[in-house]
Amino acid sequence: MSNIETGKKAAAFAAVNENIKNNQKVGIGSGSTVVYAVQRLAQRIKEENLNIICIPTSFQANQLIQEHRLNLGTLETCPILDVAIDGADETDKDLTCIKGGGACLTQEKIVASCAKQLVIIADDRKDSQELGTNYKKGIPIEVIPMAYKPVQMKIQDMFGGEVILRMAQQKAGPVVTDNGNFVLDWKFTKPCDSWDKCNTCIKMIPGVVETGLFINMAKVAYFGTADGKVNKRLFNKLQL
Ligand SMILES: O=C(CO)[C@H](O)[C@H](O)COP(=O)(O)O
Repeated sequence: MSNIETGKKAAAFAAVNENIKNNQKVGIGSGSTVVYAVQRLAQRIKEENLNIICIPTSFQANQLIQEHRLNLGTLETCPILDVAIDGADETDKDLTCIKGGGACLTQEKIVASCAKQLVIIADDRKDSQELGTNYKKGIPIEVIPMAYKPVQMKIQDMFGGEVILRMAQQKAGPVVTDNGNFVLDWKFTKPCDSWDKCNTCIKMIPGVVETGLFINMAKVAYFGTADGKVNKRLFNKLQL
């Protein structure tokens, strides 16, 4: 296993060990780190005979839940979740996260918003003081397809930087999300003084569905290192 995978696995296992209790409803995030979390969750459910309902944030998460034969729920049947466990592309000192590298940001944010706590799991490359330090792909923004061009232009005009339509790797054309939308990646040139204000401005643009900025949402983050150790960081910003 590579150093990075060792870090992801250590973070995911620690998060599941410390945050999952019997009879919980658990949001299951998306991405490669969450795969380890579901593995550990399945082990614990079997060994400890836990009763857990899992609510997916994507097609991938839905498949993971089913592959491990876990109880699958929806927000319709379980609108309030005890915890959501998810990866991140980058987090800053306040645990503000960039998410959506896997284009699942909208469902991830909906599920996280329904959870009493959002637990972030990642390898320690994702642990930055400031967004944009280590992750250079920008902030994902899910848009209604017909609006992608005007949204692209408006964000560039308002905030500068470059806004790129995310293209698919194995298909000619753009990435299409689980909701049938496109994804723009905003490569900002300098971090915003207030990500909160910036997020609100972007969300006001007609055609924007959601942004990959997760602000004041994560309560704790687990960062795994290459030697399998885990650094845990708690959300400690004053809630206004
Ligand atoms: O937001 C996400 C998907 O939309 C992922 O959680 C994020 O991209 C991190 O993925 P990985 O665990 O593969 O590094």
